Amino acid sequence: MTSSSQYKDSGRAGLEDVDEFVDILEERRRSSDLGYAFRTFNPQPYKGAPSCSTADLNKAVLESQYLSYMAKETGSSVEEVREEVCGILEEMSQNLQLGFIRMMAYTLSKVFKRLFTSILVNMEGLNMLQQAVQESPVILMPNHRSYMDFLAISYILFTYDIPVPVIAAGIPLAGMKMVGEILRRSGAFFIRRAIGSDKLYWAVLSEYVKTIVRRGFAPVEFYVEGLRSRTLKSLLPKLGMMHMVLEPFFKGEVYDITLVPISISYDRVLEESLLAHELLGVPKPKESTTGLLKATKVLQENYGSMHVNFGRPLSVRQLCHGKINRCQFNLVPRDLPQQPSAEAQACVSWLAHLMVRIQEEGLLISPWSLMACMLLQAPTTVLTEEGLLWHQLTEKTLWLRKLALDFGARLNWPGQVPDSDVISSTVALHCSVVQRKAGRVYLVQENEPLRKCPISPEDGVIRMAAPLLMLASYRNQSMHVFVRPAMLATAIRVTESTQRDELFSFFCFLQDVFSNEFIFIPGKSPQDFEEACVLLKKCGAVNFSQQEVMVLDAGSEVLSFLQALLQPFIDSYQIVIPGSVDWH
Ligand SMILES: CCCCCCCCCCCCCCCC(=O)SCCNC(=O)CCNC(=O)[C@H](O)C(C)(C)COP(=O)(O)OP(=O)(O)OC[C@H]1O[C@@H](n2cnc3c(N)ncnc32)[C@H](O)[C@@H]1OP(=O)(O)O
Ligand SMILES: O=C(CO)COP(=O)(O)O
Repeated sequence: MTSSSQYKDSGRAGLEDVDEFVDILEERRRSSDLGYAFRTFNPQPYKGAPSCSTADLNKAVLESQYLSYMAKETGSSVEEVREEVCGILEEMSQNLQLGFIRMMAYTLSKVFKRLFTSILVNMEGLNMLQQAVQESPVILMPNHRSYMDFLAISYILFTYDIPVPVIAAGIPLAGMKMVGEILRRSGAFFIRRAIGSDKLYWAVLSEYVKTIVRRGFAPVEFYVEGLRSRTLKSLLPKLGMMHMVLEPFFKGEVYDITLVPISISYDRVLEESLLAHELLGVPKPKESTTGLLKATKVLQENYGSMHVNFGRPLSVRQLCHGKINRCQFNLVPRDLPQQPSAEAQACVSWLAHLMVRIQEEGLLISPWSLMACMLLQAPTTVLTEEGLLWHQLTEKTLWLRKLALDFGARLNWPGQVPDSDVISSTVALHCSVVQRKAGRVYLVQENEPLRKCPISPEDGVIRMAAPLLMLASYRNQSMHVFVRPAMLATAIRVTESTQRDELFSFFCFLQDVFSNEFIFIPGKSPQDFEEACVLLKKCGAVNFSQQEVMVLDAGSEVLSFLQALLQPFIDSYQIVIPGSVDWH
């Protein structure tokens, strides 16, 4: 796979490398949480950058040249602009304080130990991050699946004496009574969700972010996907923040910037049911402190393990070499607000997509995700009425494990436990979605609809739909592993051709169709196609030459599985956009 070579080959055939991942809760279960929260915290910041108080940071933004240009542009007086900017900064600014970090460290120790069996962190990545924060401004870029993501990252950094980040947070979190303020004092800065054409707001936010990057007193963390993915599939990156964090490098204000992709994988996502109901149209509960208190019932459940994989720190200077001509930024005053050039936009978009791809490659695929792929290929009536035979599910899951390993996936499959135990405990963990009864596995049907309104005919559908959507979301956790070969398998079936160029053009058509569905790095279709050919060859499904891709007899099982995996996506697109392609 494209950049998975960045990870050391563990020699354990892709099964979880227990040496690489360390459970940070282990120590927490052995020693005092209070002692942990109050221990010495003395991280080495970027080139010894002095800490920067909230007031200093806001003052720097307020006095920036950038904002006086805004006064000219909007035709308002400097005083009026200043007043408006002060208001925006008051709403936006973080107020990171060590005392609050300690309080959160104590509270989260209790919470994490209740929720998770383990929080596993790759030490190699963390060591590289520790080094990187001293060398240049660091941008932490995790994938976003749960509210647990940002809590866990700050917690890990605090545990390992790395500067805790300031984090771009959606403004609704600021409105939570007390909690909003605690988050602000734990490093959150709040940004409006849809900024639209509010030029002054863009200018203040951008100056705020750039000032943090230039001063480098804390890593900046932001969620390039913009929100928690409801489908557990990566979302297309948003480009606003990405532009802002990169600009100090483009304009030569810093020598380099380091991007750190972080891949967070959950055995079981806390919000699984809420997210599935949102997909069904139930509105998202408003962020509120009472809502948070009500949600404490999640503390009674087990969510298995979470893996946090810190990717190799990437130098923007190296990544952008040959991609952007930075001289263009010397032609106008640095502080003058400018529309980014087409070249800069393309470069930022490419980098954002690359980061999301690297996040995907760093994910650990759970046994449950593989089981979900298999369960969803059974007819719904089998899942709801007859039940799928346990031994069939076991066999199919083990077959898929081999295929996933052939495709270079990193699996979270404990090597030291018998396979049958892994599968049993996985089903037990996901008893909200499937249940095992008399040697068969059934989809759980909810007893009560989530909505507290009168029973309607839709409720029957929702009872089955929510667990099915959860299953689909868990399947999606591994879609990035299979999607390229699955598109080639579909191209082989639809075109009925062996000619490489015909298959390639259908493959590109599919990439176009699914450009909002899966992450494809712009301009990399030939490499994606090549990767698909290589992977199908590796698992013995095809052979290929310069001109042809030939299906092998032994390949039919793999090809049918992959075609069936992509089919629900094709079906839904066909319902929305009925077209002339005969897919069958
Ligand atoms: C020890 C233990 C401690 C524990 C301690 C705990 C810590 C606890 C902390 C809590 C922390 C919570 C953390 C929550 C996590 C989230 O809340 S995630 C959600 C918030 N974060 C993000 O969304 C980040 C990513 N989002 C973005 O980058 C978005 O672009 C922005 C900046 C939010 C803007 O969004 P938007 O308005 O929807 O805009 P977007 O679609 O990106 O762009 C609109 C247009 O404006 C254009 N544009 C871009 N830049 C500009 C510009 N400067 N000027 C004008 N136009 C521009 C774009 O190019 C785009 O144009 P088109 O391409 O549409 O033509
Ligand atoms: O991402 C967010 C905070 O984590 C807020 O956005 P969503 O609640 O829409 O995911």
